[in-house]
Amino acid sequence: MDESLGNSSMDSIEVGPSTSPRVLVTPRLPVPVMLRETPLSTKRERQAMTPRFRRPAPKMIKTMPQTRSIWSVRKDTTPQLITPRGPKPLESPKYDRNNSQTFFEQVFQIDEIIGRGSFGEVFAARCREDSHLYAVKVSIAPIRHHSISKYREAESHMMIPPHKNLVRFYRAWEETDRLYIQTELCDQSLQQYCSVKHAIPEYEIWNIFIDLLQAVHHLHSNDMIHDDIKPDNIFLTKHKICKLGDFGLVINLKNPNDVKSAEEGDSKYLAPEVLNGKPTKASDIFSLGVTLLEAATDLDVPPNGDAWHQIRNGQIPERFFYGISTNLQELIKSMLDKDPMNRPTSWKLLLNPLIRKKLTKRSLYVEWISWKDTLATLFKSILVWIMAFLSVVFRPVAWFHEEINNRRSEICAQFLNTHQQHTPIQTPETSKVYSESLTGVALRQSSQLASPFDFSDDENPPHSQRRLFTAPLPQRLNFDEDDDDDEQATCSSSNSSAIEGDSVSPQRRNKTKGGAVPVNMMGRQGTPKSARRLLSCYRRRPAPHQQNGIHHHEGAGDGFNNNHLSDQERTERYLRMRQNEQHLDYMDRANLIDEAPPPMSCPPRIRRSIRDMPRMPTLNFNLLDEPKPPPTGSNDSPVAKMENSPIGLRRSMRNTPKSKGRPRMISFPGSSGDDEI
Ligand SMILES: Nc1ncnc2c1ncn2[C@@H]1O[C@H](COP(=O)(O)OP(=O)(O)OP(=O)(O)O)[C@@H](O)[C@H]1O
Ligand SMILES: [Mg+2]
Repeated sequence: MDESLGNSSMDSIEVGPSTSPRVLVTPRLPVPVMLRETPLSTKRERQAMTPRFRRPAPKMIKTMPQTRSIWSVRKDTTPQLITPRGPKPLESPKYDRNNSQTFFEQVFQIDEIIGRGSFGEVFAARCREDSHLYAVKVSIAPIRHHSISKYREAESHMMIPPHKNLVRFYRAWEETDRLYIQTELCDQSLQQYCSVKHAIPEYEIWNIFIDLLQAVHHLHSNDMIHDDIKPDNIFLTKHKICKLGDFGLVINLKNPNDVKSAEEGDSKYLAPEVLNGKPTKASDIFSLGVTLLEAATDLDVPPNGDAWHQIRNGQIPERFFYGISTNLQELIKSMLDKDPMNRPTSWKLLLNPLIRKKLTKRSLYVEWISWKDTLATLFKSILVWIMAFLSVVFRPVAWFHEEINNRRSEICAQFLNTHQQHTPIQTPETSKVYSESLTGVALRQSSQLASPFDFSDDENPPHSQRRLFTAPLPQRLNFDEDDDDDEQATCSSSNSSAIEGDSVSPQRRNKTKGGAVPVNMMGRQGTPKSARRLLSCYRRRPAPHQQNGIHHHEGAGDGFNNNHLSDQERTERYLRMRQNEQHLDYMDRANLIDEAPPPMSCPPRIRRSIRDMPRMPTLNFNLLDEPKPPPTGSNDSPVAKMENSPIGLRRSMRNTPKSKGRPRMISFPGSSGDDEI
């Protein structure tokens, strides 16, 4: 702008030499200098300029039902598989012709819709035939049957020989005037990746470059032009391997029809010469160059206008290349040359020493990834086979183990049911051993003994030789110990020392009334813990006639010195006791008295059932003997009586409200023990 004009005032000024005639020039108003908009910007800059909040678009009012969706399509034709030799009926073991659903609905399980293009909707769907995920592209518009190019995309895709950097084609079919193309499913498109990441590191750009260069070279060497190379049509796998896809505009140079009907690709990536001519291999290189420029610089590629020309004229500001190596810059710029003849071919690019070096590395990586995937699949299937084999081999072992457990539980339950249903653990009346002792039946010898605690049957074959008892069982029990804890814990582990036979400590032996020696027990190692505990109540005091040289104490509280009785009397006593027991059982039905817990080694189910079972209080066997004179200094008060009574009965009197102040074991009908406590 003229400086003099810019500084002019509103008045007329004289211009020219003072000697020449004066010319009056009307002064002009100063032109406002506007900030010139930068034609090129990065996507991040554009995002920053774009206001975040936008008024939401007005709601669309539908005046007629939507007909575009594939779900509204009615099945009225059989699916036709598209092959290079023409369509043929599509078959699948998962497809039922008589079913009203389409082939796609029957054979695929649709996961989600992953993209929408100008041509169709793309679904991620799991094929029921092989359980793999695929991308299925379904055309939006019905196929025009008269059109020559109605299957063009599918046919072009199927004609391209497979390549590791091209999206793989599986099959295409037509049904209800829609075209379905089943392809390999990728993770995301390059467009999505760039718009999220913005600044992609240079080594990744090199990887993308090399992958795409191989894909383009593969197409070009097969005399094909992609014609639509852009980030939208480039896909990334989960291992970041680039694959070129969307072959809707592919031109087969060998097919004159294709060349004739060639269309322009996306204007953003279009080579300038294509505006006035036909796409060529060089135009593909140009599109690839713009794609790489966009990925490397985060450039917001213009679709038209000055900026569009600026790129084609090679006027890209240097600031966009900040941080990018010169090698990469030069390569990209060479691909964007305005003159197609000056652009390098794919072959020439592959011969570049730098690219060759990187290509070798990249190929190794891609090979490794494909091997890794194959090996992972192989290992998975091997693992499945090993698991199947192990389950077959170890099933009998597991079954055997389970059987042992079941058997053990059964024995335990059976034993506890028989011995604890009516009688508490402390009462030996129901014990076969005790009844035998009362009725005078000779004790079985150790070799013949079929003890209720003998668990050495088929449950545990290695212990089959073991027996609980090697010495005869005691005839009578000592229930008159004042040691509350001791009695309480008939099932506690503290008593288990008593069955240790010879290993019992001298102190313990002295503590036992009458200095009784515990029965010599053997094979306790093979006995279940529960049985060992139960046993402890049966072997407290050995029978005097079995303990040579050791006399049983006949002091107060021991009510079982019945050696003077005849067998007949013993039997009668025993029967009386049973009668009394039944009577008490009846009385106790309403009173749930907490006794010692069942053995811990029982299965929890059984323990629970035992715990909830009504129990009978401990019997006082003193009552079987002759009534003793009350100890000197004692009175007849109920408290004193209770103090003198055995522990089990004391507890039952304490715990049972009904029995308070009332003796539990009142009388034996017709027995000598009908005296009250
Ligand atoms: N194989 C695939 N794996 C993952 N996503 C895919 C795949 N094919 C297509 N897509 C997604 O679907 C979108 C549209 O797919 P595609 O480009 O094939 O449709 P189109 O109708 O040809 O669109 P356009 O004409 O705009 O290129 C893609 O941008 C991509 O996000
Ligand atoms: Mg596309």
